[in-house]
Amino acid sequence: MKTKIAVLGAGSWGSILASVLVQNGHEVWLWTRHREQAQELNELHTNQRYMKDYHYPHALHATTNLAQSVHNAALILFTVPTPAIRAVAQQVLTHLKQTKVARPLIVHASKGLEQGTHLRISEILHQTIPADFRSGIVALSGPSHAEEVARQDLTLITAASNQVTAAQQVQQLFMNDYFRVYTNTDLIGVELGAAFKNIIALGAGALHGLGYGDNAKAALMTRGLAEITRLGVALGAKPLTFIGLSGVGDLIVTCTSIHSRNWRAGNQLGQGQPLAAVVANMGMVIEGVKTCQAAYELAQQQQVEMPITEAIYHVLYEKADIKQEIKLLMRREGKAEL
Ligand SMILES: NC(=O)C1=CN([C@@H]2O[C@H](COP(=O)(O)OP(=O)(O)OC[C@H]3O[C@@H](n4cnc5c(N)ncnc54)[C@H](O)[C@@H]3O)[C@@H](O)[C@H]2O)C=CC1
Ligand SMILES: O=C(CO)COP(=O)(O)O
Repeated sequence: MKTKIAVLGAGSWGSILASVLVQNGHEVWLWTRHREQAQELNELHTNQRYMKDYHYPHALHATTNLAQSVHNAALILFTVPTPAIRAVAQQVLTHLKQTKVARPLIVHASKGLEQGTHLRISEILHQTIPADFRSGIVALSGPSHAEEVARQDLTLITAASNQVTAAQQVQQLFMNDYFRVYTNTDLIGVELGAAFKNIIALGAGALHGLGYGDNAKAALMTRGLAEITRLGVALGAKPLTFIGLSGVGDLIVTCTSIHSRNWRAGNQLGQGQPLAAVVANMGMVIEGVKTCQAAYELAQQQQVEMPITEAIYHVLYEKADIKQEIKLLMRREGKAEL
């Protein structure tokens, strides 16, 4: 059945998910703040800044009018970076209050934690859009670089919600021959795995930039997974979720792919570039930088040991020398692995 869907945020991920949904036969309205970008998408069917040389389906509607995109939408998909989620959700609520139609499903595909509050994205959406104006809240997450979904490479991800029926609805709307969706009811674990893997990807990139080899990268991923699982479980996640698509799956892809902005940022830091220049030159969101601060603070609150996250925090926020931090990590007292 053709469903009206609003996709909010026309960066690499939002625009490609919008494209998948159009290919699945849905009526998709992609919202962007930028008039020239909407015009480029509607007239040339391209989005050169975010997805070079990709051609979007002609049936995709781009708009700068948020009311037009969410009006009568059965599903509203948030794909703006984490720091923008709350403000965009507040604007969405204003429009939902005006229309009073069937309550839409709220879905997000972003990966981070809110600075200061440390809230997961579903918690921000839950707080901002009261239940009277929406149905379920779902997080869509897993190993999925937009560049590969764009060329219809095989991609498997997770739709997570406290309400299994909401996750199943999302599964039905997104699934096709190259895009396979599993459901999961551990919303906490799925969102935390998605957010925390970006921190470890910064570290993996830094190791590469410094010239370390595969042993070091495998070790970082393994011990990184151990510590993000520890913090996740302390925050209410199920441990098994971290060996699923949104945990180790996304950790692997983000720590090994040149498509990853977090990996590329880490690589540049490892090569000696200052953080401010790396962020300024990326031109796209590097979620792991802010998430690292949130995870560092949460680890302290929860008294969870996270030596890799702490080392990355020292490099990002206290200008610590990366090689010195690696030396300190290596010279920690001997431990049992499990
Ligand atoms: N790019 C990818 O392959 C994937 C990205 N993600 C996640 O999706 C989220 C978005 O990532 P990308 O699309 O890659 O980012 P991006 O940097 O390519 O695009 C972000 C978009 O959001 C817009 N935006 C930024 N602040 C805004 C605000 N205050 N109000 C309205 N719009 C705003 C920007 O103009 C831009 O169009 C991130 O949380 C990322 O971790 C998840 C899976 C894959
Ligand atoms: O989450 C992603 C792939 O699953 C995208 O990672 P980056 O934000 O590092 O590009």
